[in-house]
Amino acid sequence: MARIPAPVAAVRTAVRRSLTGLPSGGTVLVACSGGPDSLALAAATAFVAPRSGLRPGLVTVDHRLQEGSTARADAVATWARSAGCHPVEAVSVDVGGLPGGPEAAARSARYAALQASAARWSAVAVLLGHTRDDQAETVLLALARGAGPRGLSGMPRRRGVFLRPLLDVSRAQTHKACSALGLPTWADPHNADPAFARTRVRGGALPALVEALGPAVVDNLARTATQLAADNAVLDELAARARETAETADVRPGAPAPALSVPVLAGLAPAVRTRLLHAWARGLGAPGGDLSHRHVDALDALITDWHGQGVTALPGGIGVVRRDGVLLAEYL
Ligand SMILES: Nc1ncnc2c1ncn2[C@@H]1O[C@H](COP(=O)(O)OP(=O)(O)OP(=O)(O)O)[C@@H](O)[C@H]1O
Repeated sequence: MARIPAPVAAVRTAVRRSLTGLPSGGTVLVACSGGPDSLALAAATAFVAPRSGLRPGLVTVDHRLQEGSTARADAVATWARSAGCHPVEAVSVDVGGLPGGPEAAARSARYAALQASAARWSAVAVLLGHTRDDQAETVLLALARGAGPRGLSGMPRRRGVFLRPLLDVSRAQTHKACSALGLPTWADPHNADPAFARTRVRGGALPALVEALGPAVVDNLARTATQLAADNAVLDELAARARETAETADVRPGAPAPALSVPVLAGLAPAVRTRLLHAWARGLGAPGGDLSHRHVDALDALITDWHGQGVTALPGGIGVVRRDGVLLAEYL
């Protein structure tokens, strides 16, 4: 039997590991742009899934932002059918009118389309092709914007239906796997666009760090993410328990959330309190789900630097006031 090239074996092993435990007979959909990372992932999944009692499928999203994107999506779909994937979908999305810059808009449209595909096919997982290099870039970008442990823990291996099997596989390996298998790859012009911070990190900042500090930098940045993800899980758990104690029975009619006890909040470690406030604010339905550090600092000041402040306004038309020893949220 011919020897399997090492990069192909590495990608298959990573996929096999992440498919372990999924319900037998289920459909796993690979989210494939046609780029080398997700194509190597798709080829490995087409090979591994049937041997793991699963059905490999593929979805490619056409953002219709560049010329030739529809032809590219069709070519990816044709390749996927020839590789034995079923179902195979090429889904077009409308990026116009979504909030944020074009990159953010394309991302939200893509994730919504992938979620919808997963629901349509009752998929047990949607696989994303982010690699260890993508994780290192994410950590570096998070460091640069002053993120806390949550941001520095990078992209999770699993969130809901989404899995990232390749977070321990380098981009060089996915590229080599594609070459070894003779796979056609379709370059995404966005990946070369210097308008995006990630492109500049990929093309300049990270290679400069590798040059200055050695090739282990990429692995080390990705490892930081793994370590912090574990610490985060513990802090989240502590914050969830503290929230149960801090939430009072004081739910005013029409208020967006139960009031929080100031003495309980004041007794918490700052890292736990900040998390609790984030989670509470998410429950208030702040648009985008999360608060900026400025909002959290303002909420924190209601507890730790109290001098009779008025309403702290949060996004989404919600205000928070301190009154009679509790923090109260109200619609403005
Ligand atoms: N147009 C798309 N259709 C389907 N999935 C996509 C699409 N674009 C990105 N994805 C998914 O999101 C992952 C990350 O995409 P991103 O463009 O950030 O990374 P990338 O390193 O360029 O990946 P790739 O080499 O697979 O394009 C991809 O590996 C893929 O799983």
